[in-house]
Amino acid sequence: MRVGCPKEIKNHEYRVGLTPGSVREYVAHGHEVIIETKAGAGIGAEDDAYRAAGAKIVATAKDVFEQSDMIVKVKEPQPSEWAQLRDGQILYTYLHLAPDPEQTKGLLGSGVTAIAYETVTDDRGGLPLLAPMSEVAGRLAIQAGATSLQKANGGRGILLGGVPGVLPAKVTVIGGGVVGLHAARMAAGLGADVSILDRSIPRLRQLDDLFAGRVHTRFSTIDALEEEVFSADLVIGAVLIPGAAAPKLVTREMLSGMKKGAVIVDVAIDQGGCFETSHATTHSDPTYEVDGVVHYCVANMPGAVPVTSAHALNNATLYYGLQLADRGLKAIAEDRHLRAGLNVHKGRVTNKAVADALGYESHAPEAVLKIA
Ligand SMILES: NC(=O)C1=CN([C@@H]2O[C@H](COP(=O)(O)OP(=O)(O)OC[C@H]3O[C@@H](n4cnc5c(N)ncnc54)[C@H](O)[C@@H]3O)[C@@H](O)[C@H]2O)C=CC1
Ligand SMILES: CC(=O)C(=O)O
Ligand SMILES: [Mg+2]
Repeated sequence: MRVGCPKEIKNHEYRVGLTPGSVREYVAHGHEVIIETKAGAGIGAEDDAYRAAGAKIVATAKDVFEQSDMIVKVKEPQPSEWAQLRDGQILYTYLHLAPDPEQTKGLLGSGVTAIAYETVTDDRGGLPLLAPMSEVAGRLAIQAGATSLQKANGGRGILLGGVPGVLPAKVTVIGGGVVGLHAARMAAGLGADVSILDRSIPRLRQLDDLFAGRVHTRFSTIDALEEEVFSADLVIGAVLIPGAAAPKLVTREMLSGMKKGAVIVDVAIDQGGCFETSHATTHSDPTYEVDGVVHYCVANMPGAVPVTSAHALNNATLYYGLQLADRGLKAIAEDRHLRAGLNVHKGRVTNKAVADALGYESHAPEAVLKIA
């Protein structure tokens, strides 16, 4: 198969869908790999490194889209990208369609077969292609939160860890999955007073075990949420219902009960965000303020640390990328975890949570792929 990778064009997105190391693996499987010039510049991977790995370098994204049977990317396609996709082509990338009707329409119109990294599953109930970026974003959320809490940046001017004789900041993490765990680990490491809320009691048990009392866990009711959010200096939004738009757990009204200069980092913004007042921001203008509360809502946080992120992402995407390149639609038809990743196929929505969120008819992957 001809496998192509364009340079990412989202605001300050420096990751790349295929590292030179991944290219070498595809080439070893007998595939032709087409890379847009400078696609790896953001991680210090020059065109020559791609050539050495066996890739062909082309001058424009247009060349990549025209010449490839499968496109491997990082972020959801931007309008100029979805306009170049076509029927019979496979797209393998993050999509986050539930909060994005325009992109969904674009992908449906193109006829492309689109696998969303964020809904591919594994045998343990996890999301293996989302997890590495959630690890990065969870850790970064505390760095972003700490910076936003500084007075000059609009925050209330509190140091996460405090100092001897002065109490640390209080950090509330809503959603104790991968993002939540990694955010809590960083915040606790810096000496903050950390609480994690989740609706899953088994998950709260796991977290309690892991942190051995260093972090408080709470079942997430409206009461508990209010209490935690009102007393917090920093709130991390980290809930997920796979494929679906994030539930709005913190309402506009609740903001008025928060401390002035408190900070919200809504990591779940790529699924629409879990604060009613969240809207997506960019790395060039990451924060805004509502009712005295600083909001940080960057939808591609891992793009800020592309060297770490691109390698972690490629480690996770390589296996299924090779399956798709080796066997095409057959790979999707025969693997239930890859079928869970199929969001759009030949003009149909094939993920129920996405279809429900956007008012489309949902088609089972098995039906559109004609599996008996
Ligand atoms: N902004 C960015 O750059 C990035 C955003 N993300 C996003 O972060 C979000 C979280 O991802 P993960 O941690 O990997 O998901 P996850 O599935 O590991 O964890 C989500 C957690 O939310 C909990 N949850 C669901 N509903 C809840 C509720 N009503 N109250 C409390 N907890 C609830 C679940 O029980 C689960 O433990 C996703 O939207 C993901 O796409 C991930 C990476 C980068
Ligand atoms: C998961 C996601 O949205 C990202 O890595 O940018
Ligand atoms: Mg987005």
